[in-house]
Amino acid sequence: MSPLLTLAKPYAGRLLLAGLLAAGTELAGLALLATATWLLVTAAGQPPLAALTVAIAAVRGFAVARGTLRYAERLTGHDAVLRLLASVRARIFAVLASDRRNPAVARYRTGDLLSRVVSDVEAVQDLLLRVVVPAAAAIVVGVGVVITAGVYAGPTAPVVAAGVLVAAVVLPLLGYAMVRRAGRLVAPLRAQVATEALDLTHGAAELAAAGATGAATDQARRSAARLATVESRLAGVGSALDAVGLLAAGLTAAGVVVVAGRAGVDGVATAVVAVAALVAVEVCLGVLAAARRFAELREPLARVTALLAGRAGEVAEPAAAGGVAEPAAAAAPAGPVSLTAAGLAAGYPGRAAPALAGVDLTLRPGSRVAVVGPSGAGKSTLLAVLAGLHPPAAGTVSVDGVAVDAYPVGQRHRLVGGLFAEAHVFHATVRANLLLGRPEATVAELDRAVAVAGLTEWLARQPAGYDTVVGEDGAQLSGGERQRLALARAVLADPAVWLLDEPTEGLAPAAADRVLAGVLAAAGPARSVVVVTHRLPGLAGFDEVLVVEAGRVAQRGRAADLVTTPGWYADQYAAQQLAAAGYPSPASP
Ligand SMILES: Nc1ncnc2c1ncn2[C@@H]1O[C@H](COP(=O)(O)OP(=O)(O)OP(=O)(O)O)[C@@H](O)[C@H]1O
Repeated sequence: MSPLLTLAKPYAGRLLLAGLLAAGTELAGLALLATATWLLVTAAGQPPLAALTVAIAAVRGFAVARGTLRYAERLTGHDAVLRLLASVRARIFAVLASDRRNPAVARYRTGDLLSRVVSDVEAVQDLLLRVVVPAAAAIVVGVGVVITAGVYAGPTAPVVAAGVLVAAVVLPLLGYAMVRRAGRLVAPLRAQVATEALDLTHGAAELAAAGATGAATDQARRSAARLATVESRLAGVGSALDAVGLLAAGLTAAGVVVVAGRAGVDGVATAVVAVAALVAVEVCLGVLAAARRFAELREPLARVTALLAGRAGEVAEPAAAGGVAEPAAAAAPAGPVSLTAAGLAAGYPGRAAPALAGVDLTLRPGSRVAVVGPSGAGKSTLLAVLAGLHPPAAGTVSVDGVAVDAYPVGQRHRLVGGLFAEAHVFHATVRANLLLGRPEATVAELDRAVAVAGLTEWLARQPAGYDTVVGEDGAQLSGGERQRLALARAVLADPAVWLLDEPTEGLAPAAADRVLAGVLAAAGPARSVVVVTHRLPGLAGFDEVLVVEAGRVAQRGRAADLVTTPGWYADQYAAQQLAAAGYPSPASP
């Protein structure tokens, strides 16, 4: 929790004030009821009106104070918390943008990134406004009433203390344990229901085609029913705890009356302490609600803390003294660069065999390298490692002799970038999707990138042109159009080293060759280009072709030599030539 505390430090004063105001509100409410009780009981004895005027004024004063204090507390608390949230969000954004290798960040690189981070950050708001402030106020009130009871009706103090203890300690501990247990039971069920719902909607066409819609719907219904049963059982236990809390409040008040009666405490004091005890225990039940909420918040808070502990310092502020030493940031070279990868290895969690092992590669300005190989060989992994999107298990990637990591995060995309597997197309306009790589690009540069990617005709057909919204994940585009839009974005970004993962996927062979030739021409002599491709004809102009099989470079050389060397390349080349000539081929890419 320490990074959170560090961020909260500037707002500690406001938060403390909010806590005091919350306690003041509860105390004013309590004093209101206690004074009103005193007034009623005393008035029953028909004293002169003058004896009651102070109490009557006090009742009005406490009523007004309660409302005013509540307003001030909400204002101060929300002001502090919203300011803190802004800092937390800025820091988390910086971590996400800067530190793809942090395991806590890597977990977030999935489709639910946005919703997960947004709801996790809200947990910080809830922690302060719904846990810390109300719990602190409740405890102040509880302790205050026990002390007051001790002063004005001594023998009743232990009874009030017992009620407060049950409401502020025993029940919250039970509530906390219950919610933790519920979380362990419910979370996997909820995840299952969510996955099945998603499968039913996203996979509706496939399920219908396979005649499996009925079975999948039944399964989802069964999971939802199981979840509902578990949730209603847990809700029952929760309501029982609430009932016990209310019972404790009533019993405390009754206990006060009995004990005070036996000890001969004055009737007015008894009534006032009994009502005060009733209210104090009810206020202390706020700790039960806070404990439940805290139990729910623990996991999101742990995720936020893990994220905040990332390397945000790299971009947000200088690394704190005593923190992990970052390599000194070298200024990224502006012109052509050489990239060297040595002994690269990489793997994935839960996969025993390495996805990549012992890969060496040198790219000079103007180099053209193709990476080919069977499906699942590790080609995309190689590109992801070169781009710093996937952490290498071993080996180094350096640009102009300096480890890529040593360049400032904000400049790395200018050095190495491109088009990666399953490139995401954002639910935004074509223009916004393209400008992502280079926000300052001119319309002429946009036009050029679109032309290189072979999208000009498609764009001309869109009535809104660059303002066409492409739909969620490019849903309003065909697979080939989506790929070309992502390619145009990569071309526009124009890093020093272009890494392109199947840039012409989804295109007919002739169009694929044309687009690839255009891309290579656009890269020019200053840029080096690495292309992952399944199309072997058309690689004659490349300086080097790497044949990757099972994570290792099985063959490398110029395409003309590989064609005549026995191996995967020669076999595959022959198969593709036959297929192009119209002969069916048993080999698959
Ligand atoms: N996120 C992941 N988690 C676990 N294993 C993965 C993951 N991504 C890839 N792999 C595995 O790593 C190996 C290499 O995958 P990679 O995507 O690099 O292959 P590829 O040569 O690009 O394949 P393709 O040509 O089909 O795109 C494969 O066996 C794949 O199953």
